Amino acid sequence: MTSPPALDITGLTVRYGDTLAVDGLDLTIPSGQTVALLGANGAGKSSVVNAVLGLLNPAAGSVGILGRTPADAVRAGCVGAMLQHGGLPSEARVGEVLDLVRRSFPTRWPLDDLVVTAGIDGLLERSVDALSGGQRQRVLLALALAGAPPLLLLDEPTSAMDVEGRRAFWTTMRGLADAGHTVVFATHHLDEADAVADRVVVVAAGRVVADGSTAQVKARVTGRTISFTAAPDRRLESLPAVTGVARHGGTVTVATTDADATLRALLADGGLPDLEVRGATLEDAVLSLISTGHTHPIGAVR
Ligand SMILES: Nc1ncnc2c1ncn2[C@@H]1O[C@H](COP(=O)(O)OP(=O)(O)OP(=O)(O)O)[C@@H](O)[C@H]1O
Repeated sequence: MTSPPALDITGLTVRYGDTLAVDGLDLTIPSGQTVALLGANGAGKSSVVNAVLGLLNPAAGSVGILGRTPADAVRAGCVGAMLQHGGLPSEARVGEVLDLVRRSFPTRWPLDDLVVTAGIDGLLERSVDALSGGQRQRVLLALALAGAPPLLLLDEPTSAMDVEGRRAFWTTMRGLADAGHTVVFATHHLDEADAVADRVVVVAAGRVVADGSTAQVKARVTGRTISFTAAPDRRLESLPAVTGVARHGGTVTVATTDADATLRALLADGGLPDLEVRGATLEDAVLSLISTGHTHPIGAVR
């Protein structure tokens, strides 16, 4: 018998009054994948995460976590979460909160290892009210891991972390993924998604508009960008294959569907100091997918 997927979402629909936040979303994530949920503000990512955790009642659809209902899965410690507005009780010490949460789970992550994994060494005696934003997020990670959950749901987990903290956080996540945990995270840091996720799911208006490896999603955008230094009055918009022009200070970035044709015209038209040509980044791809409102998934990694 095959084991059930880590996460199985079918026809999920979430409404807040008249607002349709999630619109019949389907998503199946096998165990062991690291999946980034991407999308603009208000796309529905947090609503999906909250529905998966059983924190809101969907208008329609179903959620299965390792074959269990959300409530069952949370009770059994199958899922750990870091939420965007995750709170900590005030006037308590970090160690006390961690101890309390660990004791509520049937399986507990060994404390010494948990402290190292979450990077909260030296914080256990600290009052939760005296934590910096990044330290608070690391404590929330420790709480999410306390029950040694096979599935981790992270909603913008690094939003308050500095560059070093983010790097350490994702190194930890990669280690957890290598150890067989399923990691699903929502983020606006597309560089993180590109570096960490083996699958990205782009959500727009409560639907999946792209689902695949980062390479597959990037390949969806065929264009390139050409950057160079140019005088502000140089006319570029009407050159062959140009789809957009952005100016920052003296640097111009031209988006093109045919870099050769655009470059030939640019060279005939004048010099190209500080020339740089690059392929689409994940950010270009996601922006393009969101702005064009594609409605068909572009191929899934299963
Ligand atoms: N509690 C709520 N009451 C009413 N509307 C809500 C509520 N929560 C979310 N919404 C609306 O539902 C839609 C989806 O919001 P959601 O927070 O799920 O998006 P998101 O992709 O997580 O956005 P962000 O990236 O800004 O966190 C938005 O239109 C939002 O305004």
